[in-house]
Amino acid sequence: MSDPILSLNNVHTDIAQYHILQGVDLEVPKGQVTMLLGRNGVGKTTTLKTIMGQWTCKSGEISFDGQDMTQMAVSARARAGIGFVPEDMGIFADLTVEENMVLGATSGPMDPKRKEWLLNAFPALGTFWTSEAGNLSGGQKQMLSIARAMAEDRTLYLIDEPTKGLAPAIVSTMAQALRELKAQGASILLVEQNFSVAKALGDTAAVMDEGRVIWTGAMADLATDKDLQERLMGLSMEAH
Ligand SMILES: Nc1ncnc2c1ncn2[C@@H]1O[C@H](COP(=O)(O)OP(=O)(O)OP(=O)(O)O)[C@@H](O)[C@H]1O
Repeated sequence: MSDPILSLNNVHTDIAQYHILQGVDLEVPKGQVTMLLGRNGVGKTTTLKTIMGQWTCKSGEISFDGQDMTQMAVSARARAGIGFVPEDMGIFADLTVEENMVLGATSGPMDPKRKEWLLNAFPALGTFWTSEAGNLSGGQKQMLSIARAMAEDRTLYLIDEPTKGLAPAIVSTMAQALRELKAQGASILLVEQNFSVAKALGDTAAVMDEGRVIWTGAMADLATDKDLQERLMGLSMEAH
């Protein structure tokens, strides 16, 4: 395997007095989709926020594309090529869809080809291009949040539960856009509770429990092994 695009080595993160990440080891292979899985509250979102620098890593190392970024500021991580789609979407309700998208393209005006691709992938954004983002439906806001992170080419995308609460038709739109992003060469670390999406998109999987990664392997192996799912996550993923 080629060098991973992202590696976490024994990463610990505290939130207030709580020791949330307790030695996370994780590798995200280049050009693949890695699913970060596990029960509620095991530290998946905290892992993404620690990679992005929104929570400070207390000890351990994070390296991105061969560069140690453990102590880097959030803005420097974004400039280095990491896009983050948080679970709460983080879009600006008072700004238009277009203005939100412009904010996503941090290095200058959006590339017209990129914009065309995104509006093809998420047609609703074109329809509401000049409307305030606050007026969009929940699913449309989620599409905007993802499209904004994709507004310019990034090496690695960290995406937290993009399909949560979405209608099936929008889930498949979202999954298709992520597939296209991967086809363009991006690497993706995706937290996803929807089993069929995880199975359809994931190349590799990392399962967390109690602030650590307890299993890594091929997504296909996890998807076909109900006993393993039961052991790692306490329930069959097929039930989702
Ligand atoms: N701001 C915070 N203050 C205090 N505790 C927090 C905070 N954010 C997260 N935690 C705690 O950290 C632990 C891990 O939370 P995290 O959101 O990373 O889990 P998760 O695996 O993403 O869960 P879920 O699948 O439910 O989204 C939980 O026990 C949670 O209560």
